[in-house]
Amino acid sequence: MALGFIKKVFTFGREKPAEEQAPAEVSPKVGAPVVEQDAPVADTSPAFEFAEPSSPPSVPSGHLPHEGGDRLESNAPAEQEQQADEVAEVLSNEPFAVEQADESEVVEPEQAKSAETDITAEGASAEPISPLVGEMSDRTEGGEEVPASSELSSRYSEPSSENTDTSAEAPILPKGFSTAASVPALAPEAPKQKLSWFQRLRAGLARTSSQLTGQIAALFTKRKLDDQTLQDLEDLLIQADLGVETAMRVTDTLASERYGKDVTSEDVGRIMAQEIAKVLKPVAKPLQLDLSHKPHVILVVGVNGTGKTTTIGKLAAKLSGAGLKVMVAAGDTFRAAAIEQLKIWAERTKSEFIGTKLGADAAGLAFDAFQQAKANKSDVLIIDTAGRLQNKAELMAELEKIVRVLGKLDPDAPHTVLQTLDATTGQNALNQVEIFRNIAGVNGLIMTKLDGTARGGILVAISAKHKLPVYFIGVGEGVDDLEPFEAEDFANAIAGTGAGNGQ
Ligand SMILES: Nc1nc2c(ncn2[C@@H]2O[C@H](COP(=O)(O)OP(=O)(O)OP(=O)(O)O)[C@@H](O)[C@H]2O)c(=O)[nH]1
Repeated sequence: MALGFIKKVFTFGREKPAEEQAPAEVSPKVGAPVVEQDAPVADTSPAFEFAEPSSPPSVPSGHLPHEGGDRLESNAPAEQEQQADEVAEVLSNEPFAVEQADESEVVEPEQAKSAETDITAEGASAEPISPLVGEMSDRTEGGEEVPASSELSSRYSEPSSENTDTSAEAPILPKGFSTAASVPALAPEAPKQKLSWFQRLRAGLARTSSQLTGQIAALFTKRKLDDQTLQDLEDLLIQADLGVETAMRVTDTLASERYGKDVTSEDVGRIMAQEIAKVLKPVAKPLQLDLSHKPHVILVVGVNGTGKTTTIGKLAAKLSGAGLKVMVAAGDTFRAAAIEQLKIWAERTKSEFIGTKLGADAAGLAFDAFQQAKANKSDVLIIDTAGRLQNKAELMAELEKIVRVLGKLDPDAPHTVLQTLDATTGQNALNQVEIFRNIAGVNGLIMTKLDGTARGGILVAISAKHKLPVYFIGVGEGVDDLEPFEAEDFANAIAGTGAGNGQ
């Protein structure tokens, strides 16, 4: 990004890439081949907003990326060393249990590295955390060997020419992001896709919608609208996970328009779409990036398997494809496959990758990632985390520590705390938001797996209850299966009405 730019808002066209890319599968399997992408994903969607820096970020001079395991260059500025020391002190003083890798899982123990600013957690071994950039240990998970990826270290140390110099012109951000201030930029025209986004959304929510509309049709066959019908409708909407508040909004509006009269399922569908859209509109927002932070730090949290890593890959693809310099950090140090999976996504999306060994302190990794991203002048740093809700105390301690440690380098960091929610979990997702909001200060949501679920209505209940921004929704495992959240489209797709906004 050009330095010294005034803050601008970029809005993005809704056009899709020229050719719909077949979703390339990223195997979470250890050692799975990297799926190469010929070019950055050219998603020109406009759901990102970002602020450009008004002044160059303060990047510590002489601070170079780690390479090969040297944790910090010896000529790191005193201030930075002091910060690292402070963090080391915080971490060593805090009660915090780090999940240690089972020794049996280690094939080749990590070499001890210069531990000048190594941060170790209480209860952990005195091993350095060693967030080796692009260099993961050879380890096993379930007996399967994780290949080392030292080839990435050179890419990390010497930032690739791709996506590194964005100073010439402001990037056209993908749909779903925006800047803090407002200068709309037109997205380039792109040919139409075979399937519009709304068609894909509707297909994804077909089970949710058909179940609901089928029941509504049965309820309103030759019946005038009376109290019993209204009560039945309310029950039906609650069962569809829409939540009590939205169910009552629908029945109240329907009653005010049609009480004592004949009602068709189309009437109900129209009112349902209208009331759901009213609930969703306030939360359907673009993810605002403030690039004056350089990097804007996005911490991604959520329960295991809700799609954190995949979503990070999809976000990185959008941002990297728009010309931003992106770094992803494998802060889920609990699962080797999660680290490997993120590394593959980084390669696919031409993002920089920073990882550490299995069982290492995630907060230490987050701290080092932030330092690296600053030194490398990354625009955005996205940090993955573990989501072991079954061990809530440890998870809470780990996430709190990550947030605290990032704050040492920038009091405003993490600038965005995104939670991923799996639509198929239904009502449970409501509690998950409650928990992660308290633990990590979640300030935005992404709902995944809206393809093929009958429980998509839960997003409406979550929006009504938590009122947190919903930035994107995931409708598949492919790199382009993440779209900005559009209130009316979503409402229509659930209610089985409308034709979308033509996207
Ligand atoms: N159908 C579908 N699958 C998805 C979507 N997003 C993610 N997945 C799949 O869900 C599974 C779990 O996704 P991950 O990204 O590994 O989830 P995670 O939260 O990082 O999981 P942990 O690493 O265990 O914490 C993977 O098989 C993904 O491909 C989506 O929108 N739709």
